[in-house]
Amino acid sequence: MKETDLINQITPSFYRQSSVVTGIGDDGAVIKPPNGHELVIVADAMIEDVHFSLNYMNLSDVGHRVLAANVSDLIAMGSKPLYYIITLGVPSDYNHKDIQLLYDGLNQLAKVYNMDLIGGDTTSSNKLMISITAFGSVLPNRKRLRSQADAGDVVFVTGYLGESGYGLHLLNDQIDEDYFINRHKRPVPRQDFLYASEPLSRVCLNDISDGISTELNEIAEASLVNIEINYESLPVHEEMKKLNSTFLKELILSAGEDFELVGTCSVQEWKQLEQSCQKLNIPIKSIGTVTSSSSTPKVNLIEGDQITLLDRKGYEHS
Ligand SMILES: Nc1ncnc2c1ncn2[C@@H]1O[C@H](COP(=O)(O)OP(=O)(O)OP(=O)(O)O)[C@@H](O)[C@H]1O
Ligand SMILES: Cc1ncc(C[n+]2csc(CCOP(=O)(O)O)c2C)c(N)n1
Ligand SMILES: [Mg+2]
Ligand SMILES: [Mg+2]
Ligand SMILES: [Mg+2]
Repeated sequence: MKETDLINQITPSFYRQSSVVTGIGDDGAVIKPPNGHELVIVADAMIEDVHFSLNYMNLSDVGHRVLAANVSDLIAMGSKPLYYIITLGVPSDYNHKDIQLLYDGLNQLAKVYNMDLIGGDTTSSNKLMISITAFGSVLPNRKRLRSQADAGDVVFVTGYLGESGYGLHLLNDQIDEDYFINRHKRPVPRQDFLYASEPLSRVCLNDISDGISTELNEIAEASLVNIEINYESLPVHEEMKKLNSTFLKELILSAGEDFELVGTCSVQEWKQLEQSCQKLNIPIKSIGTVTSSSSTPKVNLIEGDQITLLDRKGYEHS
């Protein structure tokens, strides 16, 4: 498929955000930065056979999923999603229909978050590669940084852990279990958490892409604190509790790609957060506490009367 045809095909006929001055069609996009807000910029790419396989995913799923990964980072920074840019590497045998499917998936999710596609770049490549850069806005005192955890804080997590990893396992074994497979193919980042946490003066936040073991270590290192997690408190879907315990533990701690949120806040503000999440139907659970660290920050996992060091066991590209 020719590059110009592709660009014509995907150019939107309107923009949802009035701050888009010039969108697709010139050498670059022009944005009027939102008044009084700061701009948050994130990037995440997905590559065929690294992040997804076309054996079990259609191109619309792929579009949805890669934008979801970026939206999840915007939300984890406390910012409202606004715009995104796509860099595509497309195999030469892709046709109009293939590209349309991919952009249908992107558009479906973009619509949910009121986001605009404002530009991109197209190249040929052996495997499908989609790289997104996404932009969001945040009030300066509502940024939710990994470095904001304090000793005494409650550690919380939204949703249930390991569902995407379990979905991937079921897909590889060709077992139909729509709920978990859908959690893998079509994750929906928790935009409502922005509203639920809006009144809180301080929230430390990270999203779960690599696995909670990695995400918690990132928080501990950025905030120079220790974190203690109760294994039994980690939220798990009833159906998954039947799994072999070693496999389950691996899914919960390391599988990642749930695009749920993990973070910390003060004990006082936790009560408020729990209530607003309940009102907005966001499952949220306290899973541990933050303690002060006098040496190298670490994460401890408490299981019964056993305490073990929880290393970064999440996904790492080699
Ligand atoms: N190749 C790169 N060049 C420059 N900065 C990078 C590169 N890769 C990652 N970063 C930066 O490193 C930081 C952490 O990125 P990382 O990708 O680990 O976070 P994440 O997107 O939350 O995790 P995940 O990729 O698992 O979703 C971010 O500030 C990111 O912009
Ligand atoms: C076909 C296939 N094989 C393996 C996986 C698992 N996987 C790939 S990347 C990643 C972490 C996040 O990536 P990044 O850090 O690049 O954002 C995980 C858990 C998958 N989704 N599909
Ligand atoms: Mg990343
Ligand atoms: Mg992240
Ligand atoms: Mg990410």
